[in-house]
Amino acid sequence: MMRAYAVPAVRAAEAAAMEGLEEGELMQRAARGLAEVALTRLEERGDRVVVLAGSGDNGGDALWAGAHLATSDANVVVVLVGSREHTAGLSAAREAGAVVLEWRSGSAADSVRSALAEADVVLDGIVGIGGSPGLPDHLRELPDLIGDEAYLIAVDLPSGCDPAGLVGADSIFADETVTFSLLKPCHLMPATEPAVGLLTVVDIGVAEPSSTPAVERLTHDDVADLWPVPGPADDKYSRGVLGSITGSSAFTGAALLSLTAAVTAGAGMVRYVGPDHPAELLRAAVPEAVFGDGRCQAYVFGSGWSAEDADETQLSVAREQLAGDLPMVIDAGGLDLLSAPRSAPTLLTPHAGELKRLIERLDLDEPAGVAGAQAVADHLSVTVLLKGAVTAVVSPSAYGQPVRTQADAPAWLGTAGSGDVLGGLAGMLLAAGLEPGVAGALAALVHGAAGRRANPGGPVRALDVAHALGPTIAALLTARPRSQ
Ligand SMILES: NC(=O)C1=CN([C@@H]2O[C@H](COP(=O)(O)OP(=O)(O)OC[C@H]3O[C@@H](n4cnc5c(N)ncnc54)[C@H](OP(=O)(O)O)[C@@H]3O)[C@@H](O)[C@H]2O)[C@@H](O)CC1
Ligand SMILES: Nc1ncnc2c1ncn2[C@@H]1O[C@H](COP(=O)(O)OP(=O)(O)O)[C@@H](O)[C@H]1O
Repeated sequence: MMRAYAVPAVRAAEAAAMEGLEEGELMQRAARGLAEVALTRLEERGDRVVVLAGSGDNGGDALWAGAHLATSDANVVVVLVGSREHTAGLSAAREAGAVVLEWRSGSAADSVRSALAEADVVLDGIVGIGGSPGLPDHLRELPDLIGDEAYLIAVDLPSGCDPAGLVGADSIFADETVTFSLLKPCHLMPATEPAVGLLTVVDIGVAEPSSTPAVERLTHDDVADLWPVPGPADDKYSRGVLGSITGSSAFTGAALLSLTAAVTAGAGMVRYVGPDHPAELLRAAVPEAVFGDGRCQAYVFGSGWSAEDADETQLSVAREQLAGDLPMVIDAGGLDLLSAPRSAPTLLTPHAGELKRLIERLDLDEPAGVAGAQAVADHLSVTVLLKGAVTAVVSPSAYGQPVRTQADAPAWLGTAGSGDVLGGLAGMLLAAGLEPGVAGALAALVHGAAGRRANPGGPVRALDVAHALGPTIAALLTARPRSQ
């Protein structure tokens, strides 16, 4: 499990760690760890380092690391970009032989340009967790001056990223981010994670807070502990029956993908509710399915379905179940039917466009992203799984749960029908009794892993992803057995 903590919790944990240490010791540890990483990256690249140093302690980390690198014979140029500088760090860098230039005055602009164009490694110490989102006007040009060959290491976080990870803004895009002991939300959130690159954690002795993290991410090692593995006393009913109200005459395949995913992922049983056309196809392609409504433990509703040309039976079963108390995954067209809070466990699975439509229809204030998903979650008392390269699962604030994010999928998974597979998979997990937050995160992880397994390194079709679920789950369960 990866956990990221909000800035106030990080600062409190750092303050606690500092008690009993000499002043500046944490920064020294951070700078030494950072310099070690930079030295390793320099090995294959050269010896020219540019340190971009801002006003705060993030600049201090970078300056002290620059001093270590200069002592280790790297050719270090420090570029001061803030309104002030970390005095001790700057003196150390100077004494170690670094050349110091100032960007803020503009007088050394040409020297800065050539240093950045020729750099082998650049340390981005402009701003860290003390920053507001975006780069100020006078620094916007800097990222473009960095040569294509340079390896860009962000100190703690890429400058300009919203530390909370909620706002996407102009920022440095790093090849690698070196952070210290604790992850911050921006490392794991959809709006900011793309700027982070490879994430390296240097332990500087700050203990993990006991408070709830802001963001959590499941890793492959977590699957065995969470997956509903049947025991000897289980049967198809106790394992969970999923009702699928998906597909339509126009979108026949959605039903096939949803049911195939649920069956392949290990549903005890699947019932299909829908018109003849998908049903005929399903009788041949998913012989395990049972047709017509009946007793279920959960429903998946809406993939490949639209309210405009709805099948009457689907519509009435969906309405009845929406008003009922069984867990539900609500996907795609099904989202149009939900206007009031549900008290039963509910997982909505919109992509960004569907979320936008939902927010507009519900007349909520937040425009989009995780904040938008949170507004919907709070308004409807549901969990929202917002699909994307980084998928976020957001539960109502009252639950006090962290945002869960997963980034397991190759971009090849952005293919038609892939979301229908995810819906069937998540529905199967709800039918097995998992709560929506865990079910959503686990489904996103397994869906992404199956996307890789279906055709490693290349394109995938959604049906192959659905077929890959079984072997993917087996591999995850046997890679690390359940902990006692
Ligand atoms: N505490 C500890 O124990 C440890 C802390 N550590 C390190 O300290 C870092 C936090 O340091 P911090 O608190 O000094 O804040 P930090 O991010 O350096 O700068 C804030 C200043 O930047 C400016 N600024 C603001 N927004 C900006 C923007 N968008 N773009 C550009 N500039 C912007 C603004 O200054 P201004 O320009 O207004 O003068 C503001 O005052 C943390 O990330 C980690 O690296 C490690 O050493 C481990 C131990
Ligand atoms: N760039 C990407 N990288 C990784 N996964 C992606 C990317 N784009 C989309 N996906 C995933 O692909 C799936 C697409 O779902 P969706 O848009 O609902 O497709 P459909 O409606 O055609 O089934 C989601 O699980 C999403 O997270």
